[in-house]
Amino acid sequence: MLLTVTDLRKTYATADGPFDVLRGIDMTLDRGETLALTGESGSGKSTLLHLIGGLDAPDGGQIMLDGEDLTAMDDNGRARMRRDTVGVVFQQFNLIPSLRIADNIAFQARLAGRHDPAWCATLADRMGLTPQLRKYPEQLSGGQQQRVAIARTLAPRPKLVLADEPTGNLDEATAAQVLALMLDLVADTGAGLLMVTHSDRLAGQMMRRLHLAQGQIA
Ligand SMILES: Nc1ncnc2c1ncn2[C@@H]1O[C@H](COP(=O)(O)OP(=O)(O)OP(=O)(O)O)[C@@H](O)[C@H]1O
Repeated sequence: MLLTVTDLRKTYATADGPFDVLRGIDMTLDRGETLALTGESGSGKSTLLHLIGGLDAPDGGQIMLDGEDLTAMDDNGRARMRRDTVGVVFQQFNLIPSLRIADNIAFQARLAGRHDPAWCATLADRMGLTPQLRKYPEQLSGGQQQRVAIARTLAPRPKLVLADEPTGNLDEATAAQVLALMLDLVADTGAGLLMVTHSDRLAGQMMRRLHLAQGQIA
């Protein structure tokens, strides 16, 4: 199993006292599997994604990722997992404005020491970005920018791809197109994909679906 989450708990301190946002989450994700995570606004979807991505630490429970216990790691260990195992796509494209598209796509793979020019060229081609490679992010449309962000995430070949409303800033037709491209490429790499979405239609394109409510998987 690529990912096994067991009895995961997270509590935030708020002005009104402690708030238990995740109250014992159990879930699994296999290699090559795609999973949609749905739930009302504020149900904890982003929190769960951040914990699995090693961006934050839980207050209880365990996350086993690619055979390693993420929850037993310190900040350095989690940073290593973010670099070597996980790729994240956010709703905001977060491209680097001063870098050309080709260098944005290669950025994380270079940081991870896994830059593969042929794979980057394939990603650009499959994402329809080859004519844009010498341009800068501001010269691209929103849909094109998100395709760059997805290519950048896939360039180091992460085993687990986490996506937080990756098409939330795009119109419906563009969102469907971008998601289809992402699903195709993820399938090719054999990675597991966990995607947060508000859209029942987009969730329907994934192999499985989990719904988060009251801090638990419903
Ligand atoms: N750092 C924090 N400190 C305190 N409360 C927080 C913090 N981060 C999130 N929360 C609260 O935890 C709850 C879950 O937030 P989270 O962003 O995980 O929800 P979500 O399901 O992703 O929501 P959305 O669909 O609106 O993005 C919300 O009530 C939010 O206000």
